[in-house]
Amino acid sequence: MTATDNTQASSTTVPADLLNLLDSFPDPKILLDRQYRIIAANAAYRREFDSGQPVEGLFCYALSHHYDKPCDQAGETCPLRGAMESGEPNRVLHVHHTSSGREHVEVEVVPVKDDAGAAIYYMETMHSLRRAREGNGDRILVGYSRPFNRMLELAKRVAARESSVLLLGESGTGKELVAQAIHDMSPRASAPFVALECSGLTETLFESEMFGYEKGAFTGAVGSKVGLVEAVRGGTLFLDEVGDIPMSLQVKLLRLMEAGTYRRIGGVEPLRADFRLVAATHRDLAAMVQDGTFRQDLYFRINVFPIQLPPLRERAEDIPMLVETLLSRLETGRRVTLSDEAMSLLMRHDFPGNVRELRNILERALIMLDGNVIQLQHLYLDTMKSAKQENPAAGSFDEIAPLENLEMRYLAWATEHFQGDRKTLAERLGISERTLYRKLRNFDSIPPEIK
Ligand SMILES: Nc1ncnc2c1ncn2[C@@H]1O[C@H](COP(=O)(O)OP(=O)(O)OP(=O)(O)O)[C@@H](O)[C@H]1O
Repeated sequence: MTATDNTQASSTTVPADLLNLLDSFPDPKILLDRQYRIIAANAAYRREFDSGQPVEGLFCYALSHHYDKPCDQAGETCPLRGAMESGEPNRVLHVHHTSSGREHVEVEVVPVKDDAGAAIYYMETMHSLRRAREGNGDRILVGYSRPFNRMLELAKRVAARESSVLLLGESGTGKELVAQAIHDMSPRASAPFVALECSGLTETLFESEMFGYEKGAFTGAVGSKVGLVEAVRGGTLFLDEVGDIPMSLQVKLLRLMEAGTYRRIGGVEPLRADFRLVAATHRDLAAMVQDGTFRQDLYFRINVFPIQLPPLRERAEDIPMLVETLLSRLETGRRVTLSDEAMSLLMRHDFPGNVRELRNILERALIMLDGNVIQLQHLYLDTMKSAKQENPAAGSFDEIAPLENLEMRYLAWATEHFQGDRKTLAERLGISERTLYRKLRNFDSIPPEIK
């Protein structure tokens, strides 16, 4: 079979041996010129990404991003531009439009040089992250916004290494899910992922959980117990809320990290630890080091590769997709959607509790829902505290909403913010106290605590 049988090339003449080489790789690869034009694609590429149309002759930015200009001119990092400028390989994580929809794809561009060392083509290799996250639907990370993608790129990069990772972010941003994804994408993926929630652990509990114990090690130790460090052997140990570990325990963790050995409580034999550490916290560990509440040596030990998880309010464009995913996780039997007004309210909420809060809001809505469309009145938002700090009746409007809904939102805001009693509020609203009562009672979407 000739090279052109296997690899489709554009009219640009690419040497047959290069096309053969391209086709021999098991990974999806395309060949690009300096004008961002695809000049060849290998068989693996067609197997994985093919939409039935030849890609040769298309611009990579048009195909993968639906842009009309190169990625670097559209505010993205462009690995082709990076490789052209440096003459070196360049790797990024991009969100691509593929035949399976939008996907996170790791893209690496390598210059192909002639005998004189000048780059003549650029070879792009693509790895879809889809494969790394197949298996358990509940563990799939949803998000295509730039802040989320940047975070995922760091996670993907560090996954392949042994370095300790510190995940920083507000509660509910998905730190445990990202820790799990790092494990799934790492060479340790076939070994266990073990998580320990560190807040509230006493010294004894921490030690027995982490290191296990021998029979008779203390009163009540009727049998021996395998600790997490032993159970995780070869895998990834996730220490959640590592900032909550008291000083007395921090030294034990440090010793384990430094020596790489430990003993079961009551045991004499030193055992070898073999795990990769991923820790997470919502606290400012650097400030804790300054205050003297977190050991500096432990801080440096775990803070090798910090990754900041963006709060949901900084990636509002991910909300519709998260809503869809979370609803399908919560409600497997029927297909539930959100009305436009309900979605727009969520998009304006600032989610102090992040994705977990969104999940709770949807779970509550499903309890109240009789049909299949979640409306404004099904959304019990803490909102009424956050996004609703502003007076909903005074803001600028970008949608036509039923007056009844507006009245409901205004009353919710007024009830929460008015300092006086119900009688005075009714007077100020120009209605009788009884009418106010009736309206509030009718609006089951107003949280009970502010009725
Ligand atoms: N990007 C995401 N895609 C899908 N689900 C997500 C995402 N981020 C978080 N979740 C979901 O939100 C919930 C909270 O996530 P997780 O427990 O990982 O957050 P966390 O940052 O570890 O929270 P905490 O700091 O309170 O422990 C989980 O149900 C998780 O499945």
